[in-house]
Amino acid sequence: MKLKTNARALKGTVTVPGDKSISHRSIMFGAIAHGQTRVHHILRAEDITATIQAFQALGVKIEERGDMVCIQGRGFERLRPARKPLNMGNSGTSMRLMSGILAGLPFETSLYGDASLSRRPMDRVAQPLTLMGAEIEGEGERFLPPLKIRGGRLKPINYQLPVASAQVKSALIFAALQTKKGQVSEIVEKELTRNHTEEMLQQFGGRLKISGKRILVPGGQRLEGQEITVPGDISSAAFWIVAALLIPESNIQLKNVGINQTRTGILDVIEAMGGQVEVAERTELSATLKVKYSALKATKISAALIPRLIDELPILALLATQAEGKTVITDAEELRIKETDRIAVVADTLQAMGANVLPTADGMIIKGKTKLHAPKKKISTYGDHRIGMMTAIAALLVSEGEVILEGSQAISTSYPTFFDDMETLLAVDRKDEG
Ligand SMILES: O=C(O)C1=C[C@@H](OP(=O)(O)O)[C@@H](O)[C@H](O)C1
Ligand SMILES: C=C(OP(=O)(O)O)C(=O)O
Repeated sequence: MKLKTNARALKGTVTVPGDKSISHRSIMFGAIAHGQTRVHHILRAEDITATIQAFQALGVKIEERGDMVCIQGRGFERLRPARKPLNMGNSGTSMRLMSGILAGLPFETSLYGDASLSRRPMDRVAQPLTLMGAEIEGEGERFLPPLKIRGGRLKPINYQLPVASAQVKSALIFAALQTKKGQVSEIVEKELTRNHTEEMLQQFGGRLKISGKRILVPGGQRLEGQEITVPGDISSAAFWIVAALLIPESNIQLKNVGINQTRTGILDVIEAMGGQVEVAERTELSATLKVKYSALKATKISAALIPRLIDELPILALLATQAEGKTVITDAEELRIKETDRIAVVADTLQAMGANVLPTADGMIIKGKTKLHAPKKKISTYGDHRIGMMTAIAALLVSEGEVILEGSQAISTSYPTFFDDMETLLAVDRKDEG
């Protein structure tokens, strides 16, 4: 598709779609709880559809009613074998979290995904789940999908995570819940990662103990269905935050954005760079973010901050190309095993548009500010939604020539209404032109 270029001010208000991580988990907790769960403002996107269809295949009744989804929970004990292999599409979260649930179920399930997911390592969940007693097959040493999981009686685990991953932590929490009453699993994180599984477990009436990076999960718990409202996804809001910071005279409001502490690393980075983002109308879960065009300076992004903004690193790399000085991102080697190798692909894409981005083993060094120009060739999403959205925002900064994006369909993975929201925020622009 031909991307919009040479944008003038972004103005107005947008409510971003529901949080992807919380949407996945609301389906999963709804399915393993007893009784009905109703989920409001759930994300309508391909990754969530994969999770919904997987549980339907395991015998769970899930109905979509407008912007609400209704789940008739069956408890772990009444989930039944799927007739066919489960298609996890592009979604790492679906495959890894489902593995933790399937590890305790007394039957065999096969899981597969698209070309991108088929390259992503599943050993990080397969190893600890095998220690707990599941039988898991994958391809090669890294357990690439397709996976075969034969679940059974699980033993509790005492496990130090070798990687900072909320997906692995969550899979182990789901598995730990299926050990016997009286047994306790201990999971120790490498770095604090998003804590939605821990929060939602408690919301569904479950118990766990958290002290710093250590989590104790008792087995044999019974969960009860709940009414859930999903806040907007800060990882989706990130694209508009960056666009408004970079385009002169912009002034926008993003309503109902989730501000869970484990997810707001982007706001800390922007503050350090001198960007103007006001957090207003704050409730326990969400806030309105008011963002204005700002002059920016370079910063460092590393260590404990990385898991708090892991999915925002592509769009933050674009932000850094427009900041004065050298931005250094380190400790982000996890980016290499996302939907694409996001270190390589971000560097290639931004370089093709004239930015000074040097990929390193575990991050990037970005020198700003550089004027972006149209790339000489068509540019690709490489099948990665976040790369597609980053490219679409970068194109807004290009003043001459065309930017053609191939594979824009990938954006539906997490944000099918992305271009509609872009239209809304650029509406003032269009009126001027007309
Ligand atoms: O638990 C989750 O919902 C997610 C965790 C992160 O992955 P890792 O656990 O692999 O870091 C993140 O990148 C992904 O988009 C969603
Ligand atoms: C990495 C992502 O998702 P997943 O791991 O679920 O594919 C993402 O949304 O950027």
